[in-house]
Amino acid sequence: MASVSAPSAALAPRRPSASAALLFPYPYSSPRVSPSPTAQPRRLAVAARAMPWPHVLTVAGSDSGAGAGIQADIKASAALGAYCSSVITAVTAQNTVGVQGVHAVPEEFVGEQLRSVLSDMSVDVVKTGMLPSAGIVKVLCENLRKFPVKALVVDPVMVSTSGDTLSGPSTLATFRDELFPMADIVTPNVKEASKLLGDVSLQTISDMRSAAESIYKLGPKHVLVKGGDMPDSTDAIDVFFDGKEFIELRGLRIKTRNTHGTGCTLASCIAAELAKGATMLHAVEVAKKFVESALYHSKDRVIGNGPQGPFDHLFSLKSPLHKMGSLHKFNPDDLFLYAVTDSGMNKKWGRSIKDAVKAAIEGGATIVQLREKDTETREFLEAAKACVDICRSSGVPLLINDRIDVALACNADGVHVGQSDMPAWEVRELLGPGKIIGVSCKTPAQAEQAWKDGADYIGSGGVFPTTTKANNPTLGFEGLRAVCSASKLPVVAIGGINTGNAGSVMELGLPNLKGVAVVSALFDRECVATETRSLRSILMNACSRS
Ligand SMILES: Cc1ncc(COP(=O)(O)OP(=O)(O)O)c(N)n1
Ligand SMILES: Cc1nc(C(=O)O)sc1CCOP(=O)(O)O
Ligand SMILES: [Mg+2]
Repeated sequence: MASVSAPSAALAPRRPSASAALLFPYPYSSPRVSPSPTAQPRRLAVAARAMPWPHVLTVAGSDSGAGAGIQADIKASAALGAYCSSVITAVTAQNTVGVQGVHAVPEEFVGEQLRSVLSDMSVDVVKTGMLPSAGIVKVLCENLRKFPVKALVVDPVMVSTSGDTLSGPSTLATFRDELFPMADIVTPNVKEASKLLGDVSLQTISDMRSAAESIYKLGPKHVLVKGGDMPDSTDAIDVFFDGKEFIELRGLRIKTRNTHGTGCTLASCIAAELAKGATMLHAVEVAKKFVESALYHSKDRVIGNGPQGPFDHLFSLKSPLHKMGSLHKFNPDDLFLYAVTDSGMNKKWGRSIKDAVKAAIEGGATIVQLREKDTETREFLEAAKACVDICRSSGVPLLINDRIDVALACNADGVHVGQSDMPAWEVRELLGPGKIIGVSCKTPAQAEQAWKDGADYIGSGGVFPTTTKANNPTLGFEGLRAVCSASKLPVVAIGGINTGNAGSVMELGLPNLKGVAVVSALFDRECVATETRSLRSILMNACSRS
């Protein structure tokens, strides 16, 4: 190698870091030694080894509306950080109304595309979508035997979400006999599972389990039967089977017309995660959360006049704050014993926020809110982070009062806001679908608005006079009854509640009333754990009586 004497400091060219040199080998390599033509390929090979790029190859049809098919696969893989090459099996003319035409690519040319990609590019995972003929399935299987990959994800696309046929019955047998035995996972929805098994009726979760087991017997290593289309289900429940264990994966059912391409997207996300090295179950869980988040973020978008629109795979570019992996399903029963901290009271009794929260959980609090009105932001955030850890390890949700910024920074489970705080719909925009949002409501109209704004629960009070919150109007039992009766959301009662009167609140048996929220009766006391324990036992007795 040519030796280069060091230039003086003033004249020294700025040297890039080693990793930059590998990424951009020509302009940034040593300016004094120009690479010989024969050196160039070696430098490129080094760069490729240093920066592996998880690679999914999708073998599927093109959707001119770009909501499903190849277009969805490329967007989904890219969103999860994988490179996606594409072998096109058919060109479809479709939009939000339905499929107007299908033009299958000749199987020889599908074979040529497969050879081009598989012989040159290092593909980790192959994902299949629309395979319009038995001949194309056979060509694919031949190429997979010739060019083995880490994993094969098969989305057995047969009928589009609009009800149009995309693979005929002749293809079914080839799916079952040739493709499934090579697959690491097959991901039918209930309609596809039924077709694969000779039109069996699938109505219940137990039917989905039986279907998963029967499809497993056709040879794939894992099966995911997707229950999104099951009638009368409030959750989107999928059944995963690995040959030994059935796992029910529950997700939020997002109300939207924009569901075109969910199947393609889910399978591509599984493929992308596998390409990145995930285990199968983890890949499926990430994929499900991704689809849920994408549907949520696109639920009100409008493209086209038909009944089923596409959704936005690249939502995270616009809403980077939403932590996709932290979807938390709110359980209204968590409102039973709601402990709300108070910085003044903690200071008075010489305890940290963290110790106060620990003690409340020890005594049986079922949800905690940090209501720190006069703690400095930095100190509050530090304490909130510690409380998140404590609450997570006990399975108790932790909410932050008023401060959306602190809730985001500490990744709390949600926030509680009042009528003069940020409106709940704006909070929802910022926090995304997976966080809990509570809103204080003193009237039925406010309760109605909280529901429209996407809140999860309402806090209603003051049931009794309180000194904890200045100038707080007292609603009494009748005011609370009016709000509870009108509310479409679960309610927690607040204001002046203590061990002496909590029983009488719960014994009212009001509709939607799930529990009580308490500040001073827990935290303006010497022993927080003892007070919480007594209150819990009073609430339990009251509930067993009413
Ligand atoms: C559970 C619960 N309910 C009501 C409130 C009051 O919230 P808000 O009206 O915003 O008043 P402040 O707590 O911010 O003073 C609450 N915090 N929690
Ligand atoms: C924070 C708060 N909100 C109220 C409402 O009516 O919305 S009453 C209240 C204070 C509750 O404290 P304590 O349990 O000490 O009475
Ligand atoms: Mg507030």
